[in-house]
Amino acid sequence: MVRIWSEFFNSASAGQLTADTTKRCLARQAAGTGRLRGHRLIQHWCRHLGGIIALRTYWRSAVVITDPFLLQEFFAAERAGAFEKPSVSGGFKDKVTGRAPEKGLFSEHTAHPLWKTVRKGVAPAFQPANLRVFHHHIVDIMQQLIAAIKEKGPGADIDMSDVGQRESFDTIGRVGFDFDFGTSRTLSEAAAATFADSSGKDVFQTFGLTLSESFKRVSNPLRRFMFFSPDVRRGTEAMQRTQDMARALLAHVQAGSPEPRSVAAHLLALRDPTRPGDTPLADARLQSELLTFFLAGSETTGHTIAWTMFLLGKHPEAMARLEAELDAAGLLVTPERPQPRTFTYADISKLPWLDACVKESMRLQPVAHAGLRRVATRDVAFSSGLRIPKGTTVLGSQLSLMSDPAWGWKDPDAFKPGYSPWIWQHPGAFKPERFSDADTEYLVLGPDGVSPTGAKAPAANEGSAKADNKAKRFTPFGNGIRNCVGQQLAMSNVPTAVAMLTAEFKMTLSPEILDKSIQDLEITRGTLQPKGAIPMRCVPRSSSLRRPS
Ligand code: HEM
Repeated sequence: MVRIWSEFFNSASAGQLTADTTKRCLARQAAGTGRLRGHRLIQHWCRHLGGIIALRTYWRSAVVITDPFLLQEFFAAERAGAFEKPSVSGGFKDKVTGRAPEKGLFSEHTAHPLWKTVRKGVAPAFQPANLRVFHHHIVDIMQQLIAAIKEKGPGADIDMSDVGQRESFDTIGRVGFDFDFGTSRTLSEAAAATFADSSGKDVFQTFGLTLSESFKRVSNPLRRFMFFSPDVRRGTEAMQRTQDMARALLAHVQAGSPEPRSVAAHLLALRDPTRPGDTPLADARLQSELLTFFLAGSETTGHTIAWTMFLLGKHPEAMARLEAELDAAGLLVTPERPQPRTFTYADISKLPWLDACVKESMRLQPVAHAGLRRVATRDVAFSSGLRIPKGTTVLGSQLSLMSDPAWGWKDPDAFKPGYSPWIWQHPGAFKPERFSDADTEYLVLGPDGVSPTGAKAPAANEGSAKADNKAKRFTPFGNGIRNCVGQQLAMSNVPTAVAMLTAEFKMTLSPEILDKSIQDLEITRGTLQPKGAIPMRCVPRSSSLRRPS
């Protein structure tokens, strides 16, 4: 988010500014929030000003909605076509070569026939029946990483951010495209020879550079014209190499016969409704879709693994309880059991503390921290009286939705926005136990059926057939028709990685980051991610190496 300098207001009707609230906000900002970066500032503002705020960045106005009931109405309106993804270009894909932008599943308009075709077409690839079959890939990748960590020597400091990125990149490669990039076989050095080019950079490094360059371009659109800067030239080259990689991978899957349940096979089987006859998707579109899955699927999952390991390291009592759960399930390496049984897909649903730790990490550090950005395609009226005029940008704030006490979260913070970063370490900060109650994921309204912003539960809405006084307040994967298509893969990947690392190593935060707050370690570059390394000391519970299959 660009730096917010301006006025905003707390009103049920978007489109007005009041001098009074402007003053209040500026006063609050002066009182201690000045050091907060955009995403935390918005979290702070939402908490102090309520479930609907309007804000203006340098030249744009937007409404941020965090009331779960209002969001429920918002997602229903989106389903009815009242909100669309903004008309951005095809992202980093088109910025590379200047060709006509080719959108992908993430950026395509909901109203466009190709969005529905691709969404419906690839969804089966992410169903549990498929993920069960593919789970051995994730275990195999984790065993490679574990072997690589052990090779660093006993008690080495390992960057969990790097581990997460390698794991998730290889997982998309193998589960999605039936291709082994092999980035997990080594750590902190060039790994995958496949598709590597004369630059000496492997695909994984190139992809990282591409992501970084594309986000720099989002915040500075003029950057693409700065040919004279060596940094920009490096970024542009990386983007070109990423396109080459996507082309090569596409040619590889087209030439072979990818595993029929993979994303690749589903994409190749699709027919393009915008072209005459029984025509498959054009290569440019397939290439764009392929990159979308690497972009949307690898980074997000990798950072979630890193944040979960960091939060467990910060909360040894939660880590100890996880170790005990893995031990009871026969999965923890112990002196008596140096070769425990292999983690399976079925284990994921049988380890409630593991599940709770992952969810609590996603609540506190949602990598998709904003979660949504939409534009109203027409004037929209909400049950609270809120009117959103056509053309208004609507933003979400997952950080607020998943931590604001106004939505019923108790003891919700990893740190208190606006105050000393040290306060985040107070004992209640990381509370996986809240997820032992399935209703934790919902805000339940009182008997009047009216939310704090005046939104009415469906039961109280005139003409509503569905009587329901609860709305989702835990939505790390978004909500509505544009929610995350790959969430089941992520929820199979992250717990497997966290469990296998914990089973194999006694893990503690490296002294380097022991006293750091999450605020010190985080940055937003599209996603909420570690600013640098998350080093953790990994002491093997056994010296024996379990070689990957
Ligand atoms: C922890 C990991 C992940 C998180 C937190 C996450 C989060 C999200 C969120 C919040 C959205 C909705 C954005 C919006 O409303 O505009 C989304 C969409 C999407 N995600 Fe994920 N995601 C994760 C993993 C994955 C994986 C593993 C894949 C696929 C391999 C994936 C592919 C996608 C795609 C293609 C979309 C766009 C769907 C559409 O617009 O129809 N994501 N994700």
